[in-house]
Amino acid sequence: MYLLIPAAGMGKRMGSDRNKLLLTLMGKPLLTWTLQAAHASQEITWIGIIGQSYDFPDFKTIMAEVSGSKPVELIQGGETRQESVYNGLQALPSHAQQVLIHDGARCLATPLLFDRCAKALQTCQGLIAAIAVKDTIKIVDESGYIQDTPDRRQLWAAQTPQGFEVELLKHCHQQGRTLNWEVTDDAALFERCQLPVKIVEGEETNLKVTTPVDLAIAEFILRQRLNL
Ligand SMILES: Nc1ccn([C@@H]2O[C@H](COP(=O)(O)OP(=O)(O)OP(=O)(O)O)[C@@H](O)[C@H]2O)c(=O)n1
Ligand SMILES: C[C@](O)(CO)[C@H](O)COP(=O)(O)O
Repeated sequence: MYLLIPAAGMGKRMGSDRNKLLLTLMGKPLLTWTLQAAHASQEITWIGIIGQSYDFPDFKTIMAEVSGSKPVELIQGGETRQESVYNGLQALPSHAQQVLIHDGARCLATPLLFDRCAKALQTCQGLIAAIAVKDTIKIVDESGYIQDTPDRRQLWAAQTPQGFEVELLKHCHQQGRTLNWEVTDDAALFERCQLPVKIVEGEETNLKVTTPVDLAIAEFILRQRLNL
């Protein structure tokens, strides 16, 4: 299974002065943890890391430090996550039929989650890891008043990995560019093209490190996991 890791962001919500994936968690860059999990997956055979060229020297150091026998390629990122994934898709080897896409910022995803998604992709055209929403969610209008309380049983929080047949996802990205769709994940492009996307059980600990508090929570989870 081919894996693309979007890692070309800035981390504005983190408020750091550089790519948040280079910030450290228990002494190692966030991207190191993500890459380690990808290497430990039994199903992943090829890894593409999508980054900005100014981060490539640091990414190369990380790639050299994380042991693993899988080929790892660096791919030039874009202005948005959507553009970065588009670039990643163009850089896949021509014979790649299916691909998983996993945010570098979800650095606590386990190898088992990669494997579960890779196996599930043998039975569908598109999928995402997701978890059932625990909160009661309100739909609120522009004046700050609640308009609706959707049935929580139908609400799932999207995660990555997200997996797709390569040719279909390329087509959806092309449609997105032609029609100026702006989306925050790849499943949304599939949905807009009326293609089916299956839910695969995600992991509660598979948080996306977005703000400083996420980094503190990630450290707590990792300490528990490593018995430290
Ligand atoms: N132009 C971009 C923007 C984001 N990403 C990646 O997409 C993932 C999810 O994005 P997000 O958490 O929003 O990361 P940032 O864009 O870095 O954060 P922010 O939105 O706070 O600036 C991250 O692994 C990020 O590196 C990317 O590859 N290319
Ligand atoms: C793809 C994603 O990680 C799914 O949760 C997410 O949508 C990335 O972008 P966001 O803008 O931080 O939601």
